[in-house]
Amino acid sequence: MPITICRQEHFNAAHRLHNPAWSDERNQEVFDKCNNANYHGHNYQLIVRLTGEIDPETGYVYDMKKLSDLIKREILDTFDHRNLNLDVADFQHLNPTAENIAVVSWNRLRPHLADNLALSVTLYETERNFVEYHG
Ligand SMILES: Nc1nc2c(c(=O)[nH]1)N=C([C@H](O)[C@H](O)COP(=O)(O)OP(=O)(O)OP(=O)(O)O)CN2
Ligand SMILES: [Zn+2]
Repeated sequence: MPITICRQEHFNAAHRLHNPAWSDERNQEVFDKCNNANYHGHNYQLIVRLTGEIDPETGYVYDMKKLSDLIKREILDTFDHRNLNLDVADFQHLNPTAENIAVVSWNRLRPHLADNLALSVTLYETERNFVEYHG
């Protein structure tokens, strides 16, 4: 019987939503205040969910301490207190929207988890704006 374990983390980061292929006017029209040339910041909440079977010997689906360490190593150490556009290679050619941050986070975690664990990522950009990605 599958069950889901969840780990919530957070990071603070700056970003700017911008499409370099568009004019300044078009960027302003579409992204509005999120296109501010001097960037703006969010307190992101990241929830990682792993779904799988309980190991009868440990009682775990996956050790949450190991999950915390994995999220720290693969995501927080790269994203926290950074400018996503300028500092993080994943977003050099990718707009750092909540959608894209969630997909990048999922892609960073997936190779480190066994195939029999289903992975999903929920990313809150603000208290009211959040996205979910299941791969
Ligand atoms: N589909 C998306 N839409 C928007 C994204 C996004 O990543 N994906 N991002 C933004 C802005 O970066 C930011 O999230 C918007 O902030 P804001 O409008 O201030 O959101 P709040 O929830 O804090 O504000 P309200 O007062 O509730 O409007 C925009 N769109
Ligand atoms: Zn923003």
